[in-house]
Amino acid sequence: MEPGFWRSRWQKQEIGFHQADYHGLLLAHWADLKVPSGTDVFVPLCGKSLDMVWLAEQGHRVVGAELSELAVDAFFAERGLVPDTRTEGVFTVKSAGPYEIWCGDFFEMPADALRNVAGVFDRAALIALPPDMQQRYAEKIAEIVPATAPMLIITLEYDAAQMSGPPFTTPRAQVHNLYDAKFDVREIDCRDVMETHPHFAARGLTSLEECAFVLRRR
Ligand SMILES: C[S@@+](CC[C@H](N)C(=O)[O-])C[C@H]1O[C@@H](n2cnc3c(N)ncnc32)[C@H](O)[C@@H]1O
Repeated sequence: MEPGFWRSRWQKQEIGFHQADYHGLLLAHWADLKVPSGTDVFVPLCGKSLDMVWLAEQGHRVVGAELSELAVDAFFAERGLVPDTRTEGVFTVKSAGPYEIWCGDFFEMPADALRNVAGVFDRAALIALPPDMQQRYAEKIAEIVPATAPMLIITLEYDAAQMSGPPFTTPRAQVHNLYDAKFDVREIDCRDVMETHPHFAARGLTSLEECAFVLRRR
C-alpha cells in the first residue's frame, strides 16, 4: 500500500475503517495487559481513532503514528485541541494534552520516539497492510517498541477469495508466523462479527472473525 493510497482515502473521506465508538475488544482486554496508568502507549497507524481517547481516559499518554496530516489535524480538531507542532527528522510531530502524534511514515519512526512506551494497541494497523508489508511492519514493531511493552493486536480473518483488502485477512497462523520468533503470542478472544459489519457482506464476505491477541516479548 503506497502512502498516496492512504492520503487519497483521507482526502476523499473514504474512511469506512474509522469507528464512531471505542473498540469493544480494547475495552474488554486492555486491563489484561496490566499497563500501568500514567505510562505511554503507542498506537501505530492511528488514523483519528477514538481508541486513543479511551486510552488517554485510562491515564495514558498516547503516542500515535499516522501518515495523513489531515487525519491528525481532524483528531485534534474533534477534541477541541490546538496542537503544538515540531519537526523531528522527516516527521511533523503534533502534540496537545495527553496526545503526541508523529505524522509521517511509520517505517521511518525512530525508536527514541517510543522510549517511554509501556504498551501498544494495534487495531487496523497490521491488517491495513498487504501480506508482504506485514513482515516489514512486524520487524519494525520489534525494532522500535521497548521489550517490556506488551501489545494488544486486533485482527480480521476471512476468506481471501471473497474479498481483497484492505483490510487484509490475517489468519491466526499469519500472526504466529510474523511474531512467534520474538514474542509469546496468546490468542485471547475471537468473535464472529459478520452481522455487525454489513458493509463487508456488501463486498462479498460470508464470514468474518475478529480476534484479539496479547503479545509479550520472549
Ligand atoms: C485502516 S486505517 C486504521 C486507523 C486506526 N488504527 C483506526 O482504528 O481507525 C490505517 C491507517 O494507517 C495509516 N497508514 C497507512 N500506512 C501508514 C504508514 N506507513 N505510516 C503511518 N500511517 C500509515 C492510514 O493513513 C490510515 O489512517
